[in-house]
Amino acid sequence: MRRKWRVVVCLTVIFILYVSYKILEPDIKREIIQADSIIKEVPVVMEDNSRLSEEEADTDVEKLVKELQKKYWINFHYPLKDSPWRVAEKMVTEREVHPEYAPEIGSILKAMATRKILSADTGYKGTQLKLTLILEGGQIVAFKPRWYRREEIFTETPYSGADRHNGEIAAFHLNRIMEFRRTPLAVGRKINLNTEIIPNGSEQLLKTFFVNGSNTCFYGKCYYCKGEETGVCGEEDILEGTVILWLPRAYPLKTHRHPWARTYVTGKLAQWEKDPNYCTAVQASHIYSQGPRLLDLIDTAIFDFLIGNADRHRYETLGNQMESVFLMLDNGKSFGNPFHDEISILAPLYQCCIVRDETYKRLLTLKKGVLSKVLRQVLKQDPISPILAEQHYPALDRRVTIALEKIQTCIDKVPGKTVLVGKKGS
Ligand SMILES: Nc1ncnc2c1ncn2[C@@H]1O[C@H](COP(=O)(O)OP(=O)(O)OP(=O)(O)O)[C@@H](O)[C@H]1O
Ligand SMILES: [Mn+2]
Repeated sequence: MRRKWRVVVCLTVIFILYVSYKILEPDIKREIIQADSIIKEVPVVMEDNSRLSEEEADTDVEKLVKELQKKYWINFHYPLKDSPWRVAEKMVTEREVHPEYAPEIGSILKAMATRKILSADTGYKGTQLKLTLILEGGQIVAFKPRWYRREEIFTETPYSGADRHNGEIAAFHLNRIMEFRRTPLAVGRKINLNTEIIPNGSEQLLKTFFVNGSNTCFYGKCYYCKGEETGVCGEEDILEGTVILWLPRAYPLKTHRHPWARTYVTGKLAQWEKDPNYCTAVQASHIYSQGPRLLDLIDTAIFDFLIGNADRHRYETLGNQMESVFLMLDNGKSFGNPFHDEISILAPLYQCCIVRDETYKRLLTLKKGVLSKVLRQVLKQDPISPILAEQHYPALDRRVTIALEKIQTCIDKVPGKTVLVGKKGS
């Protein structure tokens, strides 16, 4: 009997244990599954997702860079049906110096860099030393000489130093990449002063030639051309510089005072530097309240901010109509300090808080390092490359981000205000 009871108790305990195991089993399993899914799924899924999207983003950027590099690639051998000078002349319209798709540019740049120099004279416009050349076929070009090494940095004021000839070349290509197309064609060239200039130079220019050691030099005729101490020298006979294509006579340039000009006097502020509502005063003038001028000016401010040009005290339009385009000429005071972003150049943008939608979109396209990658590749092709010291490339990318942030601040600042202006409004 006692044995029988023992068996019953044992069986009951086993039964209870079995039942409670069965009741609890799914929970335990679920818990194990859940723990498993937390350990395995979550991190794996997260890792995969982020990796995937980063990879995707990287390939997107790479694809975009490749596309843009292809678009702005210079074909120096593109066949022309007419003289390069006539082709260049025909490209110019009221609103742009060349069209969006103009593979002919390559052959024009080549002609500028290689055609025989027929005559050379002092530059007759502007304050800085330059030459006016006539190239074979009768084309007028300006030649801005090299003053500095590419690595030179200017820290004194945002407009200090003489012209940077290489800056003119980088500015021309950046202008294309920004889709402004408002800068005359520019290309590097090394000229032999002895064989290419002296035999073809005007008397006025030749009077200013001198020798410094084994180098041939000249000081030309201009506001800052004061004598030998202000002269420029070649390395022996060879002087590097930038050739800039002269715009056709059909579009006489009109000069205007830039409303956001600096005073160039230390300690003396211009009105725009004191008055945050300065734009309203500018817009009181009909040239800036109607038509494309103010938006052109703001495009130029963004462009100048990217290249670090704080010297646009006056500007020229291509013709004298309300709609005549604001040219982005004279970009020599650029790429002076890659470690400084001169925010005040953007004053027209952040004081007026309007910008072309197209320009904003362009900046978005060129962010994340796209600009530097595309520009670097294009500049490699120039005959006097490298055009920019390496530090200028991250500076350009940084400035794209800053310009975008300034636009975003405008958008956030006044809800309902139209910051981005479409084609109809321009
Ligand atoms: N490519 C061009 N085609 C036609 N005219 C031009 C061209 N480049 C310059 N000019 C004219 O020559 C003027 C002087 O040129 P630029 O501004 O490059 O010289 P600069 O000596 O740097 O002048 P500044 O010292 O006043 O800044 C311009 O204001 C413009 O009127
Ligand atoms: Mn200048």
